[in-house]
Amino acid sequence: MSGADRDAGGLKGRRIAVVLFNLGGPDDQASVKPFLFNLFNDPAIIGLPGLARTPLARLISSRREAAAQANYRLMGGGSPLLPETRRQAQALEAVLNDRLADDEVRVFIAMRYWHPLTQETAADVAVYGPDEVILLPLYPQYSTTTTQSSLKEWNAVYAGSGVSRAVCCYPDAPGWIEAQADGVCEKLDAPGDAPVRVLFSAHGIPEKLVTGKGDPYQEQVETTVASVVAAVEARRGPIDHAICYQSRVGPMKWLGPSTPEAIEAAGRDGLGVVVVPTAFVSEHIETLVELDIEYAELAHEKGASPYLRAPAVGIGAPFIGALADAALDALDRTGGRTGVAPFGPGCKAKWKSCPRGDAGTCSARTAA
Ligand SMILES: C=CC1=C(C)c2cc3[nH]c(cc4nc(cc5[nH]c(cc1n2)c(C)c5CCC(=O)O)C(CCC(=O)O)=C4C)c(C)c3C=C
Ligand SMILES: [Fe+2]
Ligand SMILES: [Fe+2]
Repeated sequence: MSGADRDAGGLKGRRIAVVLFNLGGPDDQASVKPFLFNLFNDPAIIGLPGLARTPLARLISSRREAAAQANYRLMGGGSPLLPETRRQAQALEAVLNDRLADDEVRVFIAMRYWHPLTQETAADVAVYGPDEVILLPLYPQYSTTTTQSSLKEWNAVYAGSGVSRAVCCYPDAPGWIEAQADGVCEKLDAPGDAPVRVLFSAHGIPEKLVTGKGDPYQEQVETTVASVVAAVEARRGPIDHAICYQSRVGPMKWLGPSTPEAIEAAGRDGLGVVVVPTAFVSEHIETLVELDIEYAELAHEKGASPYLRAPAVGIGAPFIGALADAALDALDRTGGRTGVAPFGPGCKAKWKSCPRGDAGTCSARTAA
């Protein structure tokens, strides 16, 4: 049934599907290895032809399995990413149905490497029969390894109805920045007067993706951090801060400095740290294990005390508001005021780095 048919029947106007994209995580111990295989078999992660990549992905997933399982056991056996994302989807659906009272909005979740996989969600969205589809990555900063990989996969598998529009990124969207600034200030206000450095810790990527392939991720991480620092400093004056990159995998050179290096430097400088997850929007293995356990131990060893960690933005109102603004922006309802970066033809006007070759996947309209 089209939007016009529904109007004639006195029902709500358009049917809008919003698809949230994230990486996915294993839900139990048995799914750790196939999840890792899917991740390392993605050409956006290992840029080799399939004949070389697939056996390598099998090898790496076998080798990493036991250590990764042990880390997931620290969180009860599997990843909390899907339940966290479901809470965000519910909160966003409520806000959007409120703000688009004449339309019907349903929010779906498409994960890249574990269930609900993009292909499964694409089939669900097709059954829903939307008039419009908003593709909304839960990655504030665009990277070829995350956003582009997810959007490419979606474009390859979605065969349903509706005009699709993709949000490329929202590195400095006001609600996203406010949510992080709130988290930083909450930790800076914690009792105690030991001097601290605020470490903005983003998931790393190989450096050559930025220098050789024009991946805009680093520039957008720097944009996020500059905006959060400005917001925090407006509230409480100058702060000592630095950007660093966590979760390095494999032998290649990744963006630096690494978060362990930055923690060690703070210890040497006689400072404690407030670590802020600046590219993750929910809690999962990289925050609950890597930041809260592994790096907390390192900070203790290196004398970076206190070690404080700002929460991920989760379902806080400012962040869910930022997602709603981004979706409305994609629907052309706000006149482009929300900080959604103009990829495609407008990209060069705002950003130094634009993804080369495949920028089309990130323009406002993808497919009819
Ligand atoms: C901004 C977000 C992310 C970027 C960029 C990213 C790049 C990237 N990741 C790997 C390898 C792994 N990532 C893993 C977990 C993981 N990664 C992200 C986000 C980004 N990854 C999230 C949200 C998660 C958590 C999933 C969960 O289960 O809770 C893992 C698995 C865990 C582990 O073994 O450490 C791997 C492996 C690469 C190689 C890469 C860029 C090239
Ligand atoms: Fe990752
Ligand atoms: Fe990790």
